[in-house]
Amino acid sequence: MGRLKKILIPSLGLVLAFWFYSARDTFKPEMLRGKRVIVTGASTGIGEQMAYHLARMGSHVLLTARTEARLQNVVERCLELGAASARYISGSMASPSLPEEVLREAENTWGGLDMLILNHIGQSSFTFFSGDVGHVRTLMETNFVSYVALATAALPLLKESEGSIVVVSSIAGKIAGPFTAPYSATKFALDGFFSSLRQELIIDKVNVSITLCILGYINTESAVRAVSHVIPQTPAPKEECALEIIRAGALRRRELHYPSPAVGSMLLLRSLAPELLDSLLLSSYRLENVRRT
Ligand SMILES: NC(=O)C1=CN([C@@H]2O[C@H](COP(=O)(O)OP(=O)(O)OC[C@H]3O[C@@H](n4cnc5c(N)ncnc54)[C@H](OP(=O)(O)O)[C@@H]3O)[C@@H](O)[C@H]2O)C=CC1
Ligand SMILES: C[C@H](CCC(=O)NCC(=O)O)[C@H]1CC[C@H]2[C@@H]3C(=O)C[C@@H]4C[C@H](O)CC[C@]4(C)[C@H]3CC[C@]12C
Repeated sequence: MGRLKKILIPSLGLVLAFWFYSARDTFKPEMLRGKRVIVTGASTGIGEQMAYHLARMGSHVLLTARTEARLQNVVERCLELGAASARYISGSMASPSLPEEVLREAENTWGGLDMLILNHIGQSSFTFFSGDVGHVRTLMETNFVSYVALATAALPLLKESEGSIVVVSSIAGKIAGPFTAPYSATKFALDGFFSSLRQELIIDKVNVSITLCILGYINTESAVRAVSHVIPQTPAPKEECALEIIRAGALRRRELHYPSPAVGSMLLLRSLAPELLDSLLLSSYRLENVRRT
Protein backbone atom coordinates (compact mmCIF):
# COMPACT_ATOMS: atom_id res chain seq x y z
CA MET A 1 0.00 0.00 0.00
CA GLY A 2 2.83 2.39 0.97
CA ARG A 3 4.65 1.64 -2.26
CA LEU A 4 1.43 2.03 -4.24
CA LYS A 5 0.97 5.49 -2.68
CA LYS A 6 4.56 6.40 -3.48
CA ILE A 7 4.13 5.49 -7.14
CA LEU A 8 0.44 6.14 -7.75
CA ILE A 9 0.19 9.65 -6.30
CA PRO A 10 3.21 11.11 -8.15
CA SER A 11 2.10 9.35 -11.37
CA LEU A 12 -1.38 10.78 -11.01
CA GLY A 13 0.20 14.19 -10.39
CA LEU A 14 2.25 13.84 -13.57
CA VAL A 15 -0.81 12.83 -15.62
CA LEU A 16 -2.80 15.77 -14.21
CA ALA A 17 0.05 18.21 -14.85
CA PHE A 18 0.41 16.91 -18.42
CA TRP A 19 -3.35 17.25 -18.97
CA PHE A 20 -3.39 20.76 -17.50
CA TYR A 21 -0.50 22.02 -19.63
CA SER A 22 -1.64 20.32 -22.85
CA ALA A 23 -5.19 21.66 -22.35
CA ARG A 24 -3.71 25.15 -21.98
CA ASP A 25 -1.93 24.54 -25.27
CA THR A 26 -5.00 23.63 -27.24
CA PHE A 27 -6.18 26.31 -29.61
CA LYS A 28 -9.85 26.39 -30.51
CA PRO A 29 -11.20 28.92 -33.02
CA GLU A 30 -14.11 29.55 -30.58
CA MET A 31 -11.57 31.29 -28.32
CA LEU A 32 -11.88 34.27 -30.69
CA ARG A 33 -15.69 34.22 -31.04
CA GLY A 34 -17.12 37.58 -29.99
CA LYS A 35 -13.66 38.94 -29.14
CA ARG A 36 -12.89 42.56 -30.01
CA VAL A 37 -9.70 42.68 -32.09
CA ILE A 38 -7.76 45.53 -33.72
CA VAL A 39 -5.50 44.55 -36.65
CA THR A 40 -3.16 47.20 -38.07
CA GLY A 41 -1.81 46.96 -41.63
CA ALA A 42 -4.88 44.92 -42.57
CA SER A 43 -5.40 46.12 -46.15
CA THR A 44 -2.95 43.60 -47.68
CA GLY A 45 -0.62 40.72 -46.89
CA ILE A 46 -0.53 38.96 -43.53
CA GLY A 47 -2.77 41.57 -41.87
CA GLU A 48 -5.50 41.05 -44.47
CA GLN A 49 -5.29 37.27 -43.95
CA MET A 50 -5.51 37.72 -40.17
CA ALA A 51 -8.67 39.77 -40.66
CA TYR A 52 -10.25 36.92 -42.69
CA HIS A 53 -9.31 34.25 -40.11
CA LEU A 54 -10.73 36.38 -37.29
CA ALA A 55 -13.89 36.96 -39.32
CA ARG A 56 -14.37 33.19 -39.81
CA MET A 57 -13.90 32.78 -36.05
CA GLY A 58 -16.68 35.31 -35.38
CA SER A 59 -14.62 38.15 -33.91
CA HIS A 60 -15.40 41.87 -34.01
CA VAL A 61 -12.62 43.46 -36.09
CA LEU A 62 -11.37 47.03 -36.39
CA LEU A 63 -8.87 47.29 -39.26
CA THR A 64 -6.38 50.04 -40.09
CA ALA A 65 -4.09 50.99 -43.00
CA ARG A 66 -3.75 54.01 -45.31
CA THR A 67 -5.67 52.84 -48.41
CA GLU A 68 -9.39 53.32 -47.79
CA ALA A 69 -10.57 51.50 -50.94
CA ARG A 70 -8.71 48.32 -49.99
CA LEU A 71 -9.91 48.49 -46.39
CA GLN A 72 -13.51 48.78 -47.62
CA ASN A 73 -13.07 45.56 -49.65
CA VAL A 74 -11.47 43.72 -46.72
CA VAL A 75 -14.26 44.82 -44.36
CA GLU A 76 -16.91 43.64 -46.85
CA ARG A 77 -15.22 40.25 -47.17
CA CYS A 78 -14.93 39.96 -43.37
CA LEU A 79 -18.69 40.47 -43.04
CA GLU A 80 -19.34 37.79 -45.70
CA LEU A 81 -17.04 35.40 -43.81
CA GLY A 82 -18.96 35.79 -40.55
CA ALA A 83 -17.32 38.59 -38.55
CA ALA A 84 -19.47 39.68 -35.58
CA SER A 85 -18.79 43.21 -36.85
CA ALA A 86 -16.18 44.82 -39.08
CA ARG A 87 -15.09 48.44 -39.50
CA TYR A 88 -11.98 50.37 -40.46
CA ILE A 89 -10.06 53.57 -39.85
CA SER A 90 -7.75 54.80 -42.61
CA GLY A 91 -4.65 56.87 -42.00
CA SER A 92 -0.88 56.77 -41.77
CA MET A 93 0.77 55.47 -38.60
CA ALA A 94 3.50 58.04 -39.24
CA SER A 95 0.93 60.51 -37.91
CA PRO A 96 1.17 60.78 -34.09
CA SER A 97 -2.58 61.31 -33.59
CA LEU A 98 -3.79 58.08 -35.27
CA PRO A 99 -3.06 55.57 -32.45
CA GLU A 100 -5.32 57.40 -29.97
CA GLU A 101 -8.00 57.86 -32.62
CA VAL A 102 -8.05 54.09 -33.26
CA LEU A 103 -8.35 53.27 -29.57
CA ARG A 104 -11.08 55.87 -29.09
CA GLU A 105 -13.04 54.18 -31.88
CA ALA A 106 -12.66 50.77 -30.16
CA GLU A 107 -13.81 52.18 -26.82
CA ASN A 108 -16.77 54.08 -28.32
CA THR A 109 -18.05 51.20 -30.47
CA TRP A 110 -17.20 48.16 -28.35
CA GLY A 111 -16.68 49.60 -24.88
CA GLY A 112 -13.47 47.57 -24.59
CA LEU A 113 -10.81 45.54 -26.37
CA ASP A 114 -9.54 41.96 -26.15
CA MET A 115 -6.63 41.80 -28.59
CA LEU A 116 -4.38 44.36 -30.27
CA ILE A 117 -2.45 42.99 -33.27
CA LEU A 118 0.35 45.36 -34.31
CA ASN A 119 1.37 44.42 -37.85
CA HIS A 120 1.74 47.46 -40.18
CA ILE A 121 5.09 48.58 -41.63
CA GLY A 122 6.05 51.64 -43.63
CA GLN A 123 7.59 51.37 -47.08
CA SER A 124 11.26 50.31 -47.21
CA SER A 125 13.57 48.81 -49.82
CA PHE A 126 15.78 45.74 -49.78
CA THR A 127 19.08 47.41 -50.64
CA PHE A 128 22.31 49.00 -49.35
CA PHE A 129 21.74 51.75 -46.76
CA SER A 130 21.61 54.97 -48.77
CA GLY A 131 22.50 57.30 -45.93
CA ASP A 132 18.97 58.70 -45.80
CA VAL A 133 18.59 59.47 -42.09
CA GLY A 134 15.18 61.05 -42.68
CA HIS A 135 13.91 57.67 -43.91
CA VAL A 136 15.21 55.98 -40.75
CA ARG A 137 13.38 58.57 -38.63
CA THR A 138 10.08 58.13 -40.47
CA LEU A 139 10.38 54.34 -40.45
CA MET A 140 11.08 54.36 -36.70
CA GLU A 141 7.96 56.47 -36.22
CA THR A 142 5.80 54.12 -38.33
CA ASN A 143 7.24 50.70 -37.43
CA PHE A 144 8.15 51.33 -33.80
CA VAL A 145 6.87 54.51 -32.10
CA SER A 146 3.31 54.00 -33.35
CA TYR A 147 3.36 50.43 -31.91
CA VAL A 148 4.34 51.89 -28.53
CA ALA A 149 1.62 54.56 -28.82
CA LEU A 150 -1.07 52.04 -29.80
CA ALA A 151 -0.10 49.65 -26.97
CA THR A 152 -0.04 52.54 -24.47
CA ALA A 153 -3.48 53.74 -25.48
CA ALA A 154 -4.82 50.15 -25.45
CA LEU A 155 -3.41 49.08 -22.06
CA PRO A 156 -6.25 50.41 -19.86
CA LEU A 157 -8.81 48.50 -21.96
CA LEU A 158 -6.65 45.36 -22.15
CA LYS A 159 -6.10 45.40 -18.37
CA GLU A 160 -9.86 45.36 -17.91
CA SER A 161 -10.39 42.43 -20.30
CA GLU A 162 -7.12 40.63 -19.37
CA GLY A 163 -6.40 40.74 -23.08
CA SER A 164 -3.40 40.40 -25.38
CA ILE A 165 -0.94 42.44 -27.39
CA VAL A 166 0.52 40.71 -30.47
CA VAL A 167 3.59 42.33 -32.03
CA VAL A 168 4.46 41.18 -35.55
CA SER A 169 8.24 41.26 -35.94
CA SER A 170 10.79 39.46 -38.05
CA ILE A 171 13.91 37.35 -37.99
CA ALA A 172 15.45 40.72 -38.99
CA GLY A 173 14.57 41.87 -35.45
CA LYS A 174 16.77 39.14 -33.93
CA ILE A 175 19.51 38.67 -36.55
CA ALA A 176 20.70 41.60 -38.66
CA GLY A 177 21.41 40.59 -42.25
CA PRO A 178 22.36 43.01 -45.06
CA PHE A 179 20.01 45.30 -47.06
CA THR A 180 17.51 45.89 -44.26
CA ALA A 181 19.39 48.30 -41.97
CA PRO A 182 16.53 50.77 -41.19
CA TYR A 183 13.85 48.04 -41.18
CA SER A 184 15.92 45.73 -39.01
CA ALA A 185 16.58 48.56 -36.52
CA THR A 186 12.84 49.14 -36.09
CA LYS A 187 12.24 45.42 -35.46
CA PHE A 188 15.09 45.17 -32.89
CA ALA A 189 13.53 48.16 -31.13
CA LEU A 190 10.21 46.31 -30.86
CA ASP A 191 11.90 43.37 -29.12
CA GLY A 192 13.66 45.68 -26.65
CA PHE A 193 10.55 47.63 -25.77
CA PHE A 194 7.93 44.89 -25.64
CA SER A 195 10.14 42.26 -23.94
CA SER A 196 10.90 44.79 -21.20
CA LEU A 197 7.24 45.83 -20.90
CA ARG A 198 6.22 42.15 -20.61
CA GLN A 199 8.38 41.77 -17.52
CA GLU A 200 6.98 44.95 -15.95
CA LEU A 201 3.43 43.67 -16.45
CA ILE A 202 4.43 40.41 -14.73
CA ILE A 203 6.00 42.32 -11.80
CA ASP A 204 2.80 44.39 -11.47
CA LYS A 205 0.63 41.24 -11.78
CA VAL A 206 -1.15 42.73 -14.80
CA ASN A 207 -2.66 39.89 -16.80
CA VAL A 208 -2.05 41.26 -20.30
CA SER A 209 0.00 38.94 -22.52
CA ILE A 210 2.58 40.13 -25.05
CA THR A 211 3.41 37.83 -27.98
CA LEU A 212 6.37 38.73 -30.20
CA CYS A 213 6.13 37.07 -33.63
CA ILE A 214 9.46 36.28 -35.29
CA LEU A 215 8.68 35.63 -38.93
CA GLY A 216 10.88 34.44 -41.79
CA TYR A 217 10.20 35.13 -45.47
CA ILE A 218 6.42 35.06 -46.18
CA ASN A 219 4.82 35.12 -49.63
CA THR A 220 3.05 38.50 -49.44
CA GLU A 221 3.02 40.54 -52.64
CA SER A 222 5.18 43.34 -51.26
CA ALA A 223 7.81 40.96 -49.82
CA VAL A 224 8.07 38.86 -52.98
CA ARG A 225 8.30 42.04 -55.07
CA ALA A 226 11.07 43.39 -52.82
CA VAL A 227 13.32 40.33 -52.51
CA SER A 228 12.60 37.49 -54.93
CA HIS A 229 15.37 38.63 -57.32
CA VAL A 230 17.90 38.26 -54.48
CA ILE A 231 16.47 35.49 -52.27
CA PRO A 232 15.71 32.34 -54.25
CA GLN A 233 14.08 30.41 -51.36
CA THR A 234 10.35 29.67 -51.48
CA PRO A 235 8.50 31.91 -49.03
CA ALA A 236 6.09 30.47 -46.44
CA PRO A 237 2.32 30.91 -47.04
CA LYS A 238 0.72 34.09 -45.67
CA GLU A 239 -2.59 32.34 -44.84
CA GLU A 240 -0.91 29.80 -42.53
CA CYS A 241 1.35 32.49 -41.10
CA ALA A 242 -1.69 34.64 -40.24
CA LEU A 243 -3.39 31.75 -38.45
CA GLU A 244 -0.24 30.93 -36.46
CA ILE A 245 -0.02 34.54 -35.28
CA ILE A 246 -3.63 34.52 -34.04
CA ARG A 247 -3.09 31.14 -32.41
CA ALA A 248 0.05 32.29 -30.59
CA GLY A 249 -1.76 35.42 -29.38
CA ALA A 250 -4.81 33.47 -28.18
CA LEU A 251 -2.57 31.00 -26.33
CA ARG A 252 -0.73 33.96 -24.76
CA ARG A 253 2.65 32.68 -25.98
CA ARG A 254 5.77 34.73 -25.30
CA GLU A 255 7.17 34.30 -28.85
CA LEU A 256 6.13 32.72 -32.12
CA HIS A 257 8.79 31.46 -34.52
CA TYR A 258 7.32 30.95 -38.01
CA PRO A 259 8.12 29.02 -40.15
CA SER A 260 9.24 27.12 -37.13
CA PRO A 261 12.19 24.91 -38.14
CA ALA A 262 13.84 27.56 -40.34
CA VAL A 263 13.56 30.44 -37.85
CA GLY A 264 14.38 28.20 -34.87
CA SER A 265 17.56 26.85 -36.48
CA MET A 266 18.73 30.33 -37.49
CA LEU A 267 18.32 31.57 -33.93
CA LEU A 268 20.20 28.54 -32.58
CA LEU A 269 23.03 28.96 -35.09
CA ARG A 270 23.24 32.68 -34.28
CA SER A 271 24.04 31.86 -30.66
CA LEU A 272 26.40 28.94 -31.44
CA ALA A 273 28.30 30.19 -34.52
CA PRO A 274 27.32 33.73 -35.60
CA GLU A 275 30.07 34.07 -38.25
CA LEU A 276 29.01 30.79 -39.84
CA LEU A 277 25.42 32.04 -39.95
CA ASP A 278 26.51 35.34 -41.59
CA SER A 279 28.41 33.52 -44.33
CA LEU A 280 25.61 31.00 -44.90
CA LEU A 281 23.13 33.88 -45.26
CA LEU A 282 25.35 35.74 -47.73
CA SER A 283 26.04 32.65 -49.81
CA SER A 284 22.28 32.06 -50.15
CA TYR A 285 21.71 35.56 -51.64
CA ARG A 286 22.06 36.47 -55.33
CA LEU A 287 24.18 39.50 -54.51
CA GLU A 288 24.67 40.43 -58.18
CA ASN A 289 20.92 41.21 -58.35
CA VAL A 290 20.81 43.69 -55.46
CA ARG A 291 19.56 47.02 -56.79
CA ARG A 292 21.62 50.06 -55.74
CA THR A 293 19.38 53.13 -55.46
N1 LIG B 1 6.29 39.26 -45.71
C1 LIG B 1 7.41 38.88 -45.10
O1 LIG B 1 8.30 38.20 -45.67
C2 LIG B 1 7.62 39.25 -43.68
C3 LIG B 1 6.80 40.11 -43.00
N2 LIG B 1 7.06 40.38 -41.67
C4 LIG B 1 6.22 41.31 -40.94
O2 LIG B 1 4.85 41.01 -41.14
C5 LIG B 1 4.08 42.21 -41.11
C6 LIG B 1 3.22 42.31 -42.34
O3 LIG B 1 4.03 42.24 -43.49
P1 LIG B 1 3.41 42.05 -44.95
O4 LIG B 1 2.05 41.49 -44.84
O5 LIG B 1 4.43 41.39 -45.77
O6 LIG B 1 3.34 43.58 -45.40
P2 LIG B 1 2.40 44.28 -46.52
O7 LIG B 1 3.31 45.25 -47.23
O8 LIG B 1 1.64 43.32 -47.31
O9 LIG B 1 1.37 45.08 -45.61
C7 LIG B 1 1.73 46.23 -44.94
C8 LIG B 1 0.49 46.85 -44.37
O10 LIG B 1 0.83 48.04 -43.69
C9 LIG B 1 0.08 49.13 -44.25
N3 LIG B 1 0.90 50.34 -44.24
C10 LIG B 1 1.95 50.67 -45.03
N4 LIG B 1 2.42 51.88 -44.70
C11 LIG B 1 1.65 52.32 -43.66
C12 LIG B 1 1.62 53.52 -42.90
N5 LIG B 1 2.49 54.50 -43.10
N6 LIG B 1 0.69 53.65 -41.92
C13 LIG B 1 -0.23 52.66 -41.70
N7 LIG B 1 -0.25 51.50 -42.38
C14 LIG B 1 0.68 51.34 -43.36
C15 LIG B 1 -0.23 48.68 -45.69
O11 LIG B 1 -1.42 49.29 -46.20
P3 LIG B 1 -1.45 50.73 -46.90
O12 LIG B 1 -0.37 50.74 -47.92
O13 LIG B 1 -2.83 50.79 -47.43
O14 LIG B 1 -1.24 51.71 -45.80
C16 LIG B 1 -0.52 47.22 -45.45
O15 LIG B 1 -1.83 47.04 -44.96
C17 LIG B 1 5.09 43.36 -40.97
O16 LIG B 1 5.19 43.74 -39.63
C18 LIG B 1 6.39 42.74 -41.44
O17 LIG B 1 7.53 43.34 -40.86
C19 LIG B 1 8.07 39.82 -41.00
C20 LIG B 1 8.92 38.98 -41.64
C21 LIG B 1 8.76 38.61 -43.02
C1 LIG C 1 11.54 45.13 -48.01
C2 LIG C 1 10.28 44.50 -47.42
C3 LIG C 1 9.30 45.62 -47.07
C4 LIG C 1 8.44 45.97 -48.26
C5 LIG C 1 7.55 47.11 -47.90
O1 LIG C 1 8.01 48.22 -47.91
N1 LIG C 1 6.25 46.86 -47.51
C6 LIG C 1 5.34 47.87 -47.06
C7 LIG C 1 4.61 48.55 -48.16
O2 LIG C 1 4.81 48.21 -49.34
O3 LIG C 1 3.79 49.45 -47.82
C8 LIG C 1 10.60 43.69 -46.14
C9 LIG C 1 9.34 43.31 -45.33
C10 LIG C 1 9.68 41.98 -44.67
C11 LIG C 1 11.15 41.78 -44.94
C12 LIG C 1 11.70 40.35 -44.81
C13 LIG C 1 11.71 39.91 -43.41
O4 LIG C 1 11.41 40.61 -42.47
C14 LIG C 1 12.25 38.49 -43.18
C15 LIG C 1 13.67 38.35 -43.75
C16 LIG C 1 14.68 39.09 -42.86
C17 LIG C 1 16.10 38.98 -43.39
O5 LIG C 1 16.96 39.75 -42.59
C18 LIG C 1 16.16 39.55 -44.80
C19 LIG C 1 15.20 38.82 -45.71
C20 LIG C 1 13.74 38.88 -45.22
C21 LIG C 1 12.95 37.90 -46.11
C22 LIG C 1 13.20 40.32 -45.28
C23 LIG C 1 13.34 40.93 -46.67
C24 LIG C 1 12.75 42.34 -46.73
C25 LIG C 1 11.28 42.32 -46.36
C26 LIG C 1 10.51 41.47 -47.38
